[in-house]
Amino acid sequence: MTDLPGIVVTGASGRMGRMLTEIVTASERARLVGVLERPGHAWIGQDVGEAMGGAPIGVIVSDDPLEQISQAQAILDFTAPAATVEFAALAAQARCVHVIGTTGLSEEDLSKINAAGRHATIIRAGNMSLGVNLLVQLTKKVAEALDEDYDIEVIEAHHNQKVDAPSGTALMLGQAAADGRGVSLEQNADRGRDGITGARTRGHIGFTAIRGGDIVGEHDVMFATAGERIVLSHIASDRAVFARGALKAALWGQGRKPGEYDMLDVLGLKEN
Ligand SMILES: NC(=O)c1ccc[n+]([C@@H]2O[C@H](COP(=O)([O-])OP(=O)(O)OC[C@H]3O[C@@H](n4cnc5c(N)ncnc54)[C@H](O)[C@@H]3O)[C@@H](O)[C@H]2O)c1
Ligand SMILES: O=C(O)C1=N[C@H](C(=O)O)CCC1
Repeated sequence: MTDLPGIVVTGASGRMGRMLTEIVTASERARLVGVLERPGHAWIGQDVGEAMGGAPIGVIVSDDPLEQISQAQAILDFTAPAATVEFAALAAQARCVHVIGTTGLSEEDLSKINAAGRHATIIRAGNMSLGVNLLVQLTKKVAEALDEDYDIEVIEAHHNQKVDAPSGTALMLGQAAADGRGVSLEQNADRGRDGITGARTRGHIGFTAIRGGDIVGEHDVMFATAGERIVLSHIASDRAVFARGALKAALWGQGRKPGEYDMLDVLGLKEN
């Protein structure tokens, strides 16, 4: 029992934090050794099982990341960019695996995370589900096969509390389309149409974000040309798919050398 990797879940009261806490608690391959919330949060000091409305499980919600991460083999982090950058530095100090699901990271955040990857094993993906990571590879292949006569549009839909757009998944899919086409996403992304935009620019990769209700996460990649459309689609209806992917990543990362990895590495889907 004590040989199982010890996992800390951050952002425990969040939509993903609750799901991660449940999945790790139920796992026979890992043990939950800590849960974190931001300072001042009402859950601090409570047993996390009770805070979630169930029976106590003997793990108290803490606001001390240094103390929690130093006793863990992995941290599962679906929080917010500033918190994730802080946790990456602590994971580097503790030489532990940092699984990052947080999206909306800036270039500056990413360069700090990259620096932490000199000492921590970092696994980061805008979407940890098997289905979306397969969709990424399919998108790349279809984009490779088609020329710019096919307009590429990425359409995503999420719940009304999501704070970043386009979603991390949409950006992964856009990047895969750009890679398949052999172009730079930065130079070809069309991220917001409003007003008299003029006709669509040939070769651009467009993004549309829908926000409403309790949508867990839906993504389409459309390849549209005169006379036909191909639409690759993924629908997540349960956040457990992300949490299971995150736990898989934490276990895969054990004993792995420090550096930055993604879910394609974890799932063995990376092409050489
Ligand atoms: N990669 C994926 O597969 C995937 C899947 C779902 C969500 N996400 C991303 O995960 C993030 C969280 O999503 P959510 O829907 O759970 O959000 P949420 O707002 O429900 O939860 C975030 C939690 O993080 C906590 N938090 C913020 N700062 C903290 C700190 N310094 N220390 C500890 N806790 C802190 C908040 O209090 C909150 O409870 C978002 O960026 C989202 O896009 C990624
Ligand atoms: O609920 C969210 O927020 C999600 N975020 C990820 C993204 O930005 O793509 C994954 C899907 C759910």
